Formats: sequence, C-alpha cells, structure tokens
Amino acid sequence: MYTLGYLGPQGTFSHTAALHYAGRHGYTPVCCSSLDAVMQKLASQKLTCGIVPVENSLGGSVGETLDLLTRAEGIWVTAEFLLPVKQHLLARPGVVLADISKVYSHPQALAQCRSFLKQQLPNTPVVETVSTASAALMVAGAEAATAAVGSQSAAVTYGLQILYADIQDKADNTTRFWVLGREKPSFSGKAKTSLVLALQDSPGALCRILSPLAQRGINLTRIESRPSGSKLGEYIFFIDFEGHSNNREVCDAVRELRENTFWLKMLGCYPVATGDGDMPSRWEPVQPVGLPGLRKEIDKIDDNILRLLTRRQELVEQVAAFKSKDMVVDSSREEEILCRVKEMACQSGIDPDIVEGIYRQIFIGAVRRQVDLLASCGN
Ligand SMILES: C=C(O[C@@H]1C=C(C(=O)O)C=C[C@H]1O)C(=O)O
Repeated sequence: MYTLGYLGPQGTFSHTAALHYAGRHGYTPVCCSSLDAVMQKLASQKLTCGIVPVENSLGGSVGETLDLLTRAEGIWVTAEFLLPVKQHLLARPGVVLADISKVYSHPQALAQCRSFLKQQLPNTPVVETVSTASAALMVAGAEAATAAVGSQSAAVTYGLQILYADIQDKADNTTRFWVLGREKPSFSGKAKTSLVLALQDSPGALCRILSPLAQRGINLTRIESRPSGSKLGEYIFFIDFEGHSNNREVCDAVRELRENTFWLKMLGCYPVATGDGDMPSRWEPVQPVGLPGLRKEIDKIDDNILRLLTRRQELVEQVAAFKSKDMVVDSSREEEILCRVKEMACQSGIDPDIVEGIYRQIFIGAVRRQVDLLASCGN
C-alpha cells in the first residue's frame, strides 16, 4: 500500500490537500499528529510520502515546515500542490456572535482572517491551536460559547454551524503544499528547484545569492528569510526558482551559490503545479502483465474508486450545510447527474443501465448521510 501522511485530524486543509493528491496518485491518506510526525514517519519508512503546507497567499510561510525540512535528512520535495482555501467562523448551533468569549484556530488561519476578527470580534481573545480541525473539535466540546476559524468540512465533521462564511481577507486565498518523499522524482516538463542556504555576514552577501541566478536568466519565484536559530541577526534563506536541477545553467548557478555561501542544502526539484485542485480527468496508462498483474491493476483501480467515493461523500456532507432536514432529496439534480453519466457510459462502451444502478445506490447513501448529519446538528 502506498501511503501519504498529512497533518490531522480530519477536517484540516492538509487533509483536504491529502485527499486531492492521494486520489490523483493512488495513495492512501494517513493522519499524523504533527508535521514532525509526518517527517519522522517518512524518514523511518512508515510512510511512502507526506504532504505538508509551505506557504499561504495571505498568511505567508509555514515556519515549522521550513524549519523541519532544514534539519531533515534523506527527504526531498517531490511535487508542489496548490489548494484554494476558504475560511469560515464556526460555532455550536444557537451561538450568536455577541456570545463568543474566545476564538480558536491555527495561527495561519487566524492570520488569513485578521481583518474580519479585528472588525467583528475586536475584544475577543484569540487562542492558537495545532490545526483548524482541533479548534473546531474544542469548540464542539466547550461549555462556553466559543468559535473556531476553519473549513466547511470541519463544520460538518464536528457538528458546528457556519456563523460567517468566507471570512478570509482575500477571496483568492491559496495554500501551497509540498509533497515529500525519500527519492528524487524523475519527470519531464516545467520544473522548479528549491534550496535553503546560510550566508556569511558580509557586505553584498544577498547580492551574491541573487546574481548567479539573474546572470543566467533564471527566474526566482520565491525568496524567504528565517532566523537561523543560532544568533540574533543571522538568517537562512529559502529560495525557489524555475528550472531543473540537472539543467546546465541551473547546475552552474547552484555551484556558484555554493561557493558564495556558508552552507547550502538542496530541498528538491519537482514539476511546477498546474494550479487546479481537481480530481483526475484521465488515468495514467498502465501495462499490466499476466493474470496477477491484471488483478493488481484492478485492485489499484478499486482503491481509487473508494478514494473518489470518500471525496464524493465529503462534498455531499458539505452540501448538507445548505439544506434543512425536509429537503435533502433533490430529484432533478439526481436526474441531471444520471443523464450525464449515462451519456458518458454510452460513449465509453459501458452499459448505461448498470451505471444508473450504481449511481442510484450512491444517491441512497448520500441522502442517508445528509439526513444523519442534519439530525445530529439538530437542523
Ligand atoms: C448531494 C446532494 O444531495 C442529494 C444527493 C445527491 C448526490 O449524491 O449527488 C444529489 C441530489 C440530492 O438528492 C445535492 O443536493 O447536491
């Protein structure tokens, strides 16, 4: 089994990213208690790979990920993944804004909603938690009227109500994730290279980092400084630039950077993300050999079907937040879906009646799930 570790619990944005990525690449998502646990399990071969947040378009870098990667050995960035992020203010059903005595969330999520919190809850204490989902869990179990900043899936998972939707400062809020593995990936197409380096404190030092790239026309996509952790005023720099690490120009630039810096660590070279977080529209071609090979491929496809069904159920759960108990079934929507999938089945040479039967079962499950959720939320 190929596994993909992510920072849990369920309902975190890392979980959402893991589900998207796992669905595309045939991995099983594995919940981990911290970012450190993701990396430790990866290093000790308990995971095939991990997915970790690196930066957010509003909140900036995820310092913990960068610090852990600086120290990690034998772990490479193998891919990047962009996830659009929507934050909501979540509370137990019945709680109104004026009652809220505390707001819980992960520091990144709080940073993403700074304007909203300042305007709507200016005097309410804010408490940082290890993840947005653990904030939702705390709010669900708290005696007092509290609120969490988190995802809609966290709301549904923990039986909370969305008091305010889309409270992030900007609508196009996106988190960039890195997929980590123990082996460098081989791929073709547009590449990005990431590294971290430490500078000797001398005049023009930063210029000596930038000029080897600039002189060769290499496009720097990110430069980020973090305290080195040893002395006040000493920094390390995280750099991402376009180009493959085996490209001649890039190799020369990295060699020059090494000469100009005190310490340099390659983090990885990986394909540039295309920017859509959707599920695959086309499967990778496979060439199975013999009966065992064919059955192995069928097993893989079954894994993928289940992962897609899991993802579908998550979305169905989110739909429940827009419904009341007595209007769960939407027959015209079901007919619309049936019409589309049966048409696709015909085009692919699959019996449309069989596809219809499968989908009718899926609808029964989806409706049952929504009814249960709405009953547990008291809607
Ligand atoms: C998910 C929904 O709820 C129900 C389940 C559906 C599904 O599984 O696709 C479609 C329509 C509804 O009967 C929805 O309304 O979109």
